[in-house]
Amino acid sequence: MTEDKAFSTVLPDWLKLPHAERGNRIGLFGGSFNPPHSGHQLVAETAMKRLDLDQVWWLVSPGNPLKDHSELEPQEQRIRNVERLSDHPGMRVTGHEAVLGTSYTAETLACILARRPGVRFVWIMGADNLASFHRWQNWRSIASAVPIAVVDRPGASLSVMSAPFARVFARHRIDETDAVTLPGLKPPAWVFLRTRLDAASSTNLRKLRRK
Ligand SMILES: Nc1ncnc2c1ncn2[C@@H]1O[C@H](COP(=O)(O)OP(=O)(O)OP(=O)(O)O)[C@@H](O)[C@H]1O
Ligand SMILES: O=C(O)c1ccc[n+]([C@@H]2O[C@H](COP(=O)([O-])O)[C@@H](O)[C@H]2O)c1
Repeated sequence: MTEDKAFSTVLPDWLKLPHAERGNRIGLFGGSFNPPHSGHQLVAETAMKRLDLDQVWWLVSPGNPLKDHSELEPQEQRIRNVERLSDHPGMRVTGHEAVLGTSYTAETLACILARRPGVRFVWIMGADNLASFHRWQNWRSIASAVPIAVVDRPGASLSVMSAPFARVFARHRIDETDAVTLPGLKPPAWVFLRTRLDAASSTNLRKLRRK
């Protein structure tokens, strides 16, 4: 029995790794999504359109290694919320990192790339995450594993070009007019996508809920 078949017999759908064909162009959008909001939708849809992706996989994290988890909703609940928000062809939602036993992106990517050979994956993130990307475990290896698309976010636009990541990988940045080529490029390669801005944030939504 293949590893995928063995997994599919025991795992609930929300923990499975989505299906992909060789040659597919797939965006990996990791996040806490605690809760998900319109800013996340904008990021996923912008990447889908501008990079001409076949699918975007929302990787709902068991818990960001750099964040406090005291207010973190259970992963399955966050997945159900993302499913309601991302009800659009091509969007897939999974908590597969819980199966892999990691929240570290470098480890997640190594597993996904090994299990889905021949797929053109791109890592997607908001501009605020780029500013702290050099604090992620093995961040240079992440940039060497998959191309990266950074989507603009209010308050973070100016920090993008001065981020340690942007400086180290300056010569690997492509112009956003060439964004559609990103999934086919050999990493490191990255693009900064300017778009309509959306100020939504999970922190604000959690604050509003407490009122
Ligand atoms: N409004 C937004 N515009 C652009 N990118 C966003 C926006 N909100 C979140 N993102 C990006 O989406 C991904 C997941 O974000 P996350 O789930 O941490 O949401 P958040 O609103 O930043 O949460 P929190 O306020 O709890 O830190 C990250 O890459 C983040 O940069
Ligand atoms: O690998 C790391 O060290 C690392 C550090 C911080 C964040 N991440 C991942 O980045 C993604 C975005 O996290 P968040 O909480 O900003 O939505 C999510 O998939 C996290 O697991 C990963």
